[in-house]
Amino acid sequence: MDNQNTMREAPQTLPNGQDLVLPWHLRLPARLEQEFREQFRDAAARLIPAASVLLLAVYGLALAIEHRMAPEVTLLSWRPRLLAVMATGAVLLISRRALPWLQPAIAAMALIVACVHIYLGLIVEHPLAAAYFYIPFLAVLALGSVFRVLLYWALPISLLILAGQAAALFGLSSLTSAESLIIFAFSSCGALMSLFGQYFFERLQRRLFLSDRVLHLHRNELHAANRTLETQASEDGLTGTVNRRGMDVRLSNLLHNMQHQARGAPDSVAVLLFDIDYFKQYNDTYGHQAGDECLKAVAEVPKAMVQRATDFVARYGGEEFVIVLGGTRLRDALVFAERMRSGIERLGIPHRNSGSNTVVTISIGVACTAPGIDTAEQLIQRADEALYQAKGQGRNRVACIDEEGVLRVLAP
Ligand SMILES: Nc1nc2c(ncn2[C@@H]2O[C@H](COP(=O)(O)OP(=O)(O)OP(=O)(O)O)[C@@H](O)[C@H]2O)c(=O)[nH]1
Repeated sequence: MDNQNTMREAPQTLPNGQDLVLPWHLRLPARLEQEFREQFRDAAARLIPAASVLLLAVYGLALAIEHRMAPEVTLLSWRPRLLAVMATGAVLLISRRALPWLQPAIAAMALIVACVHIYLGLIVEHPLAAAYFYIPFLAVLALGSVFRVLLYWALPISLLILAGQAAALFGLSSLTSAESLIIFAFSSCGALMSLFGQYFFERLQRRLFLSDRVLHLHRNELHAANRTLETQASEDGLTGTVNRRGMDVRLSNLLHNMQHQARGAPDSVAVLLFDIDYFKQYNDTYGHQAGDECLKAVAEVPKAMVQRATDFVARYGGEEFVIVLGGTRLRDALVFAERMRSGIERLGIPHRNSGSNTVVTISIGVACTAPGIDTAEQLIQRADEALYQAKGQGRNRVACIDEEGVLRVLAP
């Protein structure tokens, strides 16, 4: 039975992008489609200058050969051909600057090149003229496989070119209909094969794009989950202060950075350890729930006082809290401690069984880094000794051990 359940509850795998269904027309939801097009266009833009130069070089070579074989044809055809050269040159020019216009510009270039050669095929009366009718096919081929134009541009332009070529071939009197049919069959089959290949290439590109997006989403989700876990693992659930584990890590890091003079690290660290006076009696008088509320209210006072990124309040355990102040000398730490003590007293949380006051109060022990006192344990130990003295001398007061190790208890 157990076995059956285990089989039914097969581990769920995360979608990896390959599982996403791509429609036959390849179109993605609007925002993704836009992003894909931009990514595809930017990737294609990198090879377009080289492709344009290659095209111009091949074209120049073909012209040179033609000129050698039949100079009278070149003489007749150079003007319209200049237009084709200019269109290719324009693509080369804008390929680095006007990215949004690049794809339509290439489509227009292919159309111009094809039209120029269809026109030449119609007007040039020479056996070589039949070769011009293969250029539209080459234009279609170049659109998809050399210039990497998106299918949405390449398909309509290619069909337009093939239609123009068919109209010209079958309306031409100098070619027999069999010759026209052969030329058209060759070039249209070639063009269709090119479009077919392009369709699957673009399908693959779109799948890769989706996989990449899904991976990206998973990565972001994992990062967010990690951040939440990290926060939860180092936060005290009741008071929202840093917990003991988090305090150990943060205080050790701060002291390590201080000792190694890391960039932005403080040159001294003060530790304030405080404890609520007669908290056992508070719990006994008002109940544990009220005790929890009291802990929360008390913790809010130092939380509102710490400002710097290095400073933090931690729950050291039970009703004991630690405040870590980076870049703070003993004198300033004592001022902070006294403000905190009086701030908590001013909260006015009634405590009728306190031995020191009618409201909730705290006692604080303060210690600061000094020569030979630079580990978390040493600092906490000093602050604890001072706290013990503050308790012993009547509670609701601040005590410290200074750099020389001398104990001082301040009157409230
Ligand atoms: N409500 C509540 N009480 C807690 C919590 N953690 C510790 N305590 C109580 O805090 C009290 C601490 O008592 P003691 O260590 O005797 O100290 P105290 O009564 O404050 O006396 P002094 O510190 O000497 O002034 C105990 O009764 C604990 O049960 C907590 O999360 N919630």
